[in-house]
Amino acid sequence: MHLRRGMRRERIRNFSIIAHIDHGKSTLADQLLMRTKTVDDRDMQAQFLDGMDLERERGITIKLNQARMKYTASDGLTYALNLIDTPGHVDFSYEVSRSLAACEGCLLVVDASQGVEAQTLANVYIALENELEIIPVLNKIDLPGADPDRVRREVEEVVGLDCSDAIMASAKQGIGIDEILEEVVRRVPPPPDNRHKPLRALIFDSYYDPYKGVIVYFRVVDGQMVPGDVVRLMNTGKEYQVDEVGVLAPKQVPVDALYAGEVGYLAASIKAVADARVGDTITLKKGGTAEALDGYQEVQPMVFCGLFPTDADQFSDLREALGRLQLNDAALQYEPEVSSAMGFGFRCGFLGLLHMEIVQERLEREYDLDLITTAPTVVYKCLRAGGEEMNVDNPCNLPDKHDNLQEPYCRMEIITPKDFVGPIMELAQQRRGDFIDMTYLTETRTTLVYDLPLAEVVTDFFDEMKSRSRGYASMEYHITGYRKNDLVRLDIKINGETADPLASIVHRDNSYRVGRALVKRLKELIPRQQFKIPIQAAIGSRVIASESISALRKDVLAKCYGGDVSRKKKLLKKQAKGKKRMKSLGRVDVPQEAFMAVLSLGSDDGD
Ligand SMILES: Nc1nc2c(ncn2[C@@H]2O[C@H](COP(=O)(O)OP(=O)(O)OP(=O)(O)O)[C@@H](O)[C@H]2O)c(=O)[nH]1
Repeated sequence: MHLRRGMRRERIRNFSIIAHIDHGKSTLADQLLMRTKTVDDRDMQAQFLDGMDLERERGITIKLNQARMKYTASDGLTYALNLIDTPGHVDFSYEVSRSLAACEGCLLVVDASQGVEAQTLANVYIALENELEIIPVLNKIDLPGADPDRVRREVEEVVGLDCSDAIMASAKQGIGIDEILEEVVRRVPPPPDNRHKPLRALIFDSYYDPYKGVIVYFRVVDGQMVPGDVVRLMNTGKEYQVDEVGVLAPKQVPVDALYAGEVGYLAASIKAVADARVGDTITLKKGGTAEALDGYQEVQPMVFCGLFPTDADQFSDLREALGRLQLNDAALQYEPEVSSAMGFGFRCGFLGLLHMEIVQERLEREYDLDLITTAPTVVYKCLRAGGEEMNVDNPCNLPDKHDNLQEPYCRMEIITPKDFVGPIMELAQQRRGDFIDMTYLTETRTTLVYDLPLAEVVTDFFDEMKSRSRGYASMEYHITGYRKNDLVRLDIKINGETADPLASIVHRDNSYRVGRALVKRLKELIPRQQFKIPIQAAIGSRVIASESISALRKDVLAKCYGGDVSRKKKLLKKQAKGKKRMKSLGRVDVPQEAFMAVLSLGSDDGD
C-alpha cells in the first residue's frame, strides 16, 4: 500500500535518559548523536546555537527533544534508536512522565562523584511506574573525586537496581559510549506488535513553527498514520487533516507513513500548542478508537503573579508578546488585570517559579518590554460569605468576609549529607513544615521527608536549602492537596494608601514578624522623596507595624559644583535609568525590588 514499510519493529529501540540536574545527560546525548554520526561536529555546533538561549545559559533542559539514530550493532544489524529527551526540572515533571511513557527503556545516569540525588529518585520512580528497562550508567568516572564503587552500592541500596553490570562512562571524554549503545540494543525491548490495531499515538512534546503551525512529537502506540489522515485529539476533541508526518534525524525528514512502535512528528496546521497538549492521544476520526491512552492530565498553573508594563503605552505590546509565547507554551495562562495602583497589566499563571522566571526573561529580552512583576503567590481556596467556593490567585482579591481559607501543600523529599540535617530540619520547621520521615540513604547521607505549604516553597526555599548545605542537598516535591490553615491577608499602606500589589497572605502566627520585617525592608528599598512617607503593615483595620521614610532635604544636584555640566547630566541620566523600574503608589515611586521584598525576608529576619 505504502512505499515505506517502516523500520522493522524488532530493530526499533525507544529510550530516554534520566538524571539529576548536572549529572551529564545533555553531554551524553550529544556523544550518542556524534558516535552514531547522526550529527557531525559542525552540525552539533549549529544545533547548539539554534537551541533556546535561556536553556543553554541556565544549563538546564526545558524543552523535550528527540532524535532517531541509526546504529549498526556488533551483531551486524542496523537498528533505529529513538532517543527521547526529558526535561530536568520539577516544574516540568508531568512532561517527564509523558516522555518516559513513550519508551521501553532508559539510561539512568548518575554522577560517580556525587551519587543518587533527589531527582534521580523521582525520575526512577516514574521509570518504574512505566515498567521501563533501566540501564545504570555511572558518569564522570574521569573526575579525581569519582568513586564508582560507592555510587554503585548506593544505587543498588537506594534504587534497588542490580548494578553489577553498570556502565562506567565519561560523557566528556567519550568513554563507555559504545557500550551504552550496545546495551540499549541488547536490553531495551523492541516495541510490541500493534500495527493492526486502530491508531493511537501519544503526544510527548509540541512546539509552534511559524510556517507549518504546531509540530507535534508523538509515539505511535497502535496502528499507523499517513499524510491525509483526518485525526482527532481525544482530550481536546479537535480534528485536523495531517499535512506531513516524518522522523527526526535529528532534522525533520518527511516519510510516507509512521507505524506502531515508531516515534515521529506531524504537521497539520494546528494553531497553538494548547490544541495539541503533551499527554493527549491522537486517533483517527474514522475507524479510530474510543479509548484514550492512560495518564492524561490537564496541567494547572500553581504560581501566579502580576505583570505590568512600567510604561502604560506598552500594554498592547505586552498583550501581543504574551499571546505569542502562549502559542508555544500551553501551561502559560494570562488574563488582563486592572489595579488602581499599577494600571493595566496581566495576571499570569505558571507551573512553578522557574517557568515564571523564564517567561519574564523572554518578555524582557525577546520583546524588549520593561515590566514590574509583583511577588508570586500560590492559589488559595476559600468560601465567600454566600458559601460559594472561590480561587484566590491574587491576595488583594481575598474577600474581607470569607470562611475555610485553604492553601496548597506539597510533599518534599530532601537528600542531604548527614552533617546538614540539623540546619535543614530547622529551615523546614520555620517554613511551617510537618515532619514525615527521616531515613538513612547511606552511611553518610539522609533523606528527609516533609509536608510543606507550597507558599513557603515558592519563595526562597531552594536557595536557603542550598546555602545551609553548602550546595550539597537536593530536593524534589509534588503537590498533594489543600489544607485549611489560620491565614490572614497582610496589607501594606504607603503614604496612607493601601498598596494592592504588595498585599500577601500569611499564617497568623507569622503575621507580626513578616509585617515588621516587610515595612523595614520597604523603608530601605523605597527612595526618599520630597515629603515624609509613612509605611504601615495592617491586618484588616489594625496596624501591626509601621516605619517612615524621612523627607529628602537636599537637591541631589546640589552635590555637583556649579559649572560641571557633564557630571550633572550623568547624574540625571543615572536617576532616569533608576526610575525606569518604578511605579507610583500613593504618590510615591516604588522600585521593582520592593514588589518582591516579601520573598526575601528569610525565616529569622525582622526582630
Ligand atoms: N568531568 C566530567 N564532566 C562532565 C561529564 N559529563 C558531563 N560533565 C559536565 O557536567 C556538567 C553538566 O553536564 P550536562 O550534560 O549539562 O548535565 P545535564 O544533566 O544535561 O544537566 P541539565 O541539562 O541541567 O539537566 C557540564 O559542565 C559538563 O561538561 C563527564 O563525564 N566528566
